[in-house]
Amino acid sequence: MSSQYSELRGLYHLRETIGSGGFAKVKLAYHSLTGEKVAVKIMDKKSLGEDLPRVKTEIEAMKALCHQHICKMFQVIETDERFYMILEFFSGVIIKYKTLHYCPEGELFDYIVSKDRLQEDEARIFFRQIVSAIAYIHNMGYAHRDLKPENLLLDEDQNMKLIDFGLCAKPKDLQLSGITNQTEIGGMDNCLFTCCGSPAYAAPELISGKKYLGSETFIEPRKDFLYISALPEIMADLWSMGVLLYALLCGHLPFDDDKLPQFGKYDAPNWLSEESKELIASMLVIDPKRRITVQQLLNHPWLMKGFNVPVEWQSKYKRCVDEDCITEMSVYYGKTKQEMEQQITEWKFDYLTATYFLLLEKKMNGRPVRLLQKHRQRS
Ligand SMILES: CN(C)C[C@H]1CC[C@H](N2C(=O)NCc3cnc4ccc(-c5cc(Cl)c(O)c(Cl)c5)cc4c32)CC1
Repeated sequence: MSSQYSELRGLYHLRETIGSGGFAKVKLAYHSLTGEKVAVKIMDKKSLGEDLPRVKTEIEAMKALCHQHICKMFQVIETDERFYMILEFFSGVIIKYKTLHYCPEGELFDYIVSKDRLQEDEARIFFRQIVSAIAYIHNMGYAHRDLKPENLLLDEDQNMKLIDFGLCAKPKDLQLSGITNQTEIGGMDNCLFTCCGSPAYAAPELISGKKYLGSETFIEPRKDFLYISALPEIMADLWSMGVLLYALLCGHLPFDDDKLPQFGKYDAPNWLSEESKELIASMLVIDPKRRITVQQLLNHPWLMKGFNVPVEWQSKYKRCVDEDCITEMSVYYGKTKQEMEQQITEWKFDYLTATYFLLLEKKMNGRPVRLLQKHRQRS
């Protein structure tokens, strides 16, 4: 590997590029101390241009969002020229017709859709996981704004993982700072219109070019979560989820060049169940104020069918640290367990944070909780 990624030397062994999109390149790499695979998202500051502030929002979002259906970020490295985001890697296998398909690069989720549609009970499993992730990020005050099959990967246990928060917004900050009390999202209006995700999945209010009122749907600051569910960016995610569910169940998209989202007209295949049609219709509502909220989806009859319990949206990650990992790292770094725990729980998203999370991944996958090479040996 040329010296151009010298900041990673000794920390990660970079391998091939597994994908690129926009101004980011994603490479496979191995974490040197655990041997665990990671995905490294590399963003060049020069080519980011005025999009640089968006990367800061993306990085802050990835630090804050810790959930079983959201790609985990382990470390951030910033140099004068680049940002490196060290991310959870997914080997991406899909059960299809009871055989395993390894998906090479590219969008695993698209593979499912392009090959065939999913049966309702299969689609329900995936869609419950998508609703879980979106309910969590909305509760954390974020909107993803680029929900599409390419940004939903499968891990080796066929669990859905949401990726790419490059277009996410934190509308709650705007709302709390009163910006959204103006007639348009102050400072966000051009961003919203210019950087909404892919047109096929984008809500009509985002692509119609109309300014929409941020505070029209005044939100009663309640104690329970999702009091912000009525913010425009938040509601745009619900539209995209309707497009996603349609794609899962039908194997193609509801809108294309001659069926534009703004008019909300799409063909619901007659073989779709009435319940599926109703659920999709409740998300593909033109008026964002009349669109279903993610809170209403949590215990929606269609999502409960066969499960009889609402979607669990809270994060399953525990905040307390794992004893075995602390012990191994304290021995490795020659510190007491207290010192090690103290340093790790600062969650700086430095190499220590990455080593801790990846050691925990090893433990979760039944591999020995061991760090590979001795610190003193220079590779
Ligand atoms: C914008 N799209 C086109 C870019 C492609 C780039 C390659 C990706 N990819 C595969 O295609 N197959 C294998 C594969 C395995 N593990 C991955 C782990 C994380 C990410 C990831 C996570 C975040 Cl948070 C993020 O922002 C980005 Cl860009 C990528 C991608 C992975 C991946 C899919 C999306």
